[in-house]
Amino acid sequence: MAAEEVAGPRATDARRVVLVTGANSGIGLALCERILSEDNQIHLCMACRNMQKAEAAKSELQLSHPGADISLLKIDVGNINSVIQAAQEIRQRYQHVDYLYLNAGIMLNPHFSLKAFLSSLLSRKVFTMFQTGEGLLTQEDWLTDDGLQQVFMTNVFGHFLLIRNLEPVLGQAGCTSQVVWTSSSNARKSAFNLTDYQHSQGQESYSSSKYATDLLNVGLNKHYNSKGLFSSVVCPGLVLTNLTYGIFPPVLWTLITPIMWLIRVFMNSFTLSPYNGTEALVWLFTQKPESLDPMVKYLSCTSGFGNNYVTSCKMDVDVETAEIFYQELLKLEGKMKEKSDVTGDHS
Ligand SMILES: NC(=O)C1=CN([C@@H]2O[C@H](COP(=O)(O)OP(=O)(O)OC[C@H]3O[C@@H](n4cnc5c(N)ncnc54)[C@H](OP(=O)(O)O)[C@@H]3O)[C@@H](O)[C@H]2O)C=CC1
Ligand SMILES: CC(C)=CCC[C@@H](C)[C@H]1CC[C@H]2C3=C(CC[C@]12C)[C@@]1(C)CCC(=O)C[C@@H]1CC3
Repeated sequence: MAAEEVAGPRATDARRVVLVTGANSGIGLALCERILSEDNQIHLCMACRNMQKAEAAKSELQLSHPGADISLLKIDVGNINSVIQAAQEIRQRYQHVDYLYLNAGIMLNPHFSLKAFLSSLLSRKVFTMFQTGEGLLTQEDWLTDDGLQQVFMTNVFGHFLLIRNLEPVLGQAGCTSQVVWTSSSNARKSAFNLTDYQHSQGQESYSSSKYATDLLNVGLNKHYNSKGLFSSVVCPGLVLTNLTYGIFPPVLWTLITPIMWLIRVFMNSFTLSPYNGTEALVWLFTQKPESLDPMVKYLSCTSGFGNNYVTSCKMDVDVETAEIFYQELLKLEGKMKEKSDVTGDHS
């Protein structure tokens, strides 16, 4: 589909531009809905890989928010050329991007370990298990056409390249930009290895990729705050979406919903609905980015009575590792660029 067919009207300078990746379903779509309710004067750009799904999501939003200024953008964050082309299109459309929600994400073919679940249930690890899913899931992963690990490319590197290619429209003098990563409570230091940061060797690519976003957040703040670009990380809690429907089918989630409501009395991380899960993402939309702590994660929480609120917790990240990882990503960016120069693959 040609870019003109899906692009909305050019956003005027007065309107704040909010761009959301993975905006056609789950947390991304709920975020778009809530941000439009918060401020109907924004220009919303829904960045999606499937334009049919994106059109359907846009129509849904326009029903609930008639007159909202929404455009679509095609991007596959799992493909380098697609990211570069999308960034070029964004630079042409907008003079400034105010909010960049890096939300698109995948967990490939998750396997649930019933044995680990039952043994954690009877141990002191039970709260950590329900909060983070630690030890319960393993996943598959494969290579992209660019020769990178799919989960790393989609959840981390595609978004990193997007930021790098959007530099001219992010954070100008007197006009900050805020980047918000949808990370996860499943992010775990022990699943991440600097010498195998794409996680080609292990079976916890999701956990590794989410820890990588936490590290990258620290690196981005170090290198970009002086240029007016600020980065934050959010954990939406456990939310029932297409991603979790890859773990259990929807019918099974429906059957255990009463148990999950019960667990929510003791654990605020069972946000469950996409609306609840976006609480911290929406809260960040209302904050001054300069006032945020780059070393903390913002958590969406839901109480046993169903009330939403935001808490924060310190990230398990050290500044040196974050810097080494940041430099590794720059090297990888250079390597991929060199490869495309040699092969002439600029499609
Ligand atoms: N659900 C949960 O419990 C939690 C989710 N998260 C994170 O929240 C984010 C949103 O996930 P969620 O809403 O749960 O799941 P969904 O599967 O509903 O949403 C994921 C979105 O990302 C898009 N996406 C996936 N791959 C690509 C790609 N290569 N290029 C562009 N878009 C892509 C999907 O598009 P398409 O429809 O075309 O597949 C979809 O719009 C993810 O980053 C996830 O890791 C974090 C913590 C908990
Ligand atoms: C009785 C009951 C509620 C069983 C569900 C057990 C598990 C399937 C879940 C317990 C904690 C969940 C969890 C996630 C997936 C499902 C669980 C492992 C995530 C890993 C989903 C994606 C994330 O980003 C974080 C979630 C943390 C908690």
